[in-house]
Amino acid sequence: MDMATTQRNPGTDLTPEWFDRIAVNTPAAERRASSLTARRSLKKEWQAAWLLNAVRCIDLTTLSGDDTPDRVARLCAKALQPIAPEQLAAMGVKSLTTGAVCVYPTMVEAARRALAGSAVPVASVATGFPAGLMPLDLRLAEIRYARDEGADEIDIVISRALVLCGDWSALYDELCAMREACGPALMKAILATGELKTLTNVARASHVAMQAGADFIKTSTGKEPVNATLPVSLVMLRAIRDYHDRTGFRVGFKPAGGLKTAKDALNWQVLMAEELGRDWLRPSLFRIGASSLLGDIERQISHYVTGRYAASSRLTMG
Ligand SMILES: O=C[C@H](O)COP(=O)(O)O
Repeated sequence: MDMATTQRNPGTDLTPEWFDRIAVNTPAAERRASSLTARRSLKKEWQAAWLLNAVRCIDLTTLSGDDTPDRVARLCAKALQPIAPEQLAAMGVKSLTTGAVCVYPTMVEAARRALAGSAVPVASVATGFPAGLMPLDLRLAEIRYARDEGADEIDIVISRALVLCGDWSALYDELCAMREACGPALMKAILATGELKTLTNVARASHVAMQAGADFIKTSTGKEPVNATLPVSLVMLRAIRDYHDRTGFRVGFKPAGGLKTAKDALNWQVLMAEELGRDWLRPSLFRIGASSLLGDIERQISHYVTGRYAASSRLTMG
């Protein structure tokens, strides 16, 4: 399996004057994002392979107030076998799991038990998810709790207020403290982009999160009124590219929230491939956070297996 990043993002010093020069041209970003539709870029016979790749990059998620250990155990069973074995066999694929499961901190232990013996990581949200409106010491304590329960990855939420007030130094300091609290666990920084008002804020928050050592930047909690969108994702991917150019370090990207269809899974992968290259399309650098995406992908895969493309084509991403 392509394991989660083993080398953690070391981060860099905060360079506030540099932020003042970051400015996103919103209409241009929107135009570019809308021109990248999967319909234009992906041939029908390649789509099954792209969908299987999406499955291996899913952070299969349950983040509901009525979660129970039993529900989490069922989610984990699905993570271990997201596509029926006979369908995988028909496509010549031996085994497939999702990228991770993502749960609340009190459900980490149940997930750990259900995934024991597998390589599927457990991701836990923390820091007062989804709003993050708790004192910093409590947010850090929640990260440590999730780690002690056995989380391999921690999805933290940033303080939107610090972005909206332009207090980048305070945001950087908080995120550095969170990075430290994560210890060896992967840190994914949720920007909650639907609450950041402008794409320029999204770009700046992306840079601060990466400079503070985030291993992934993630769009949304799934609880904001506006969650992952293609223009926001484009801006975050370009920030990731800039960070890579400046530091040589590859930060991962996790679109999350409201992604429900196979078409979404294709569109976001096309965007990734166009902006960062296909090499980024693997679980150590790309995750899709989703609670209800898998069902539609399963349906499309089953059409593929029983349809004309499976008989006529080798499974390939083109
Ligand atoms: O991080 C994952 C998101 O919370 C999932 O959002 P969703 O339930 O809209 O798929």
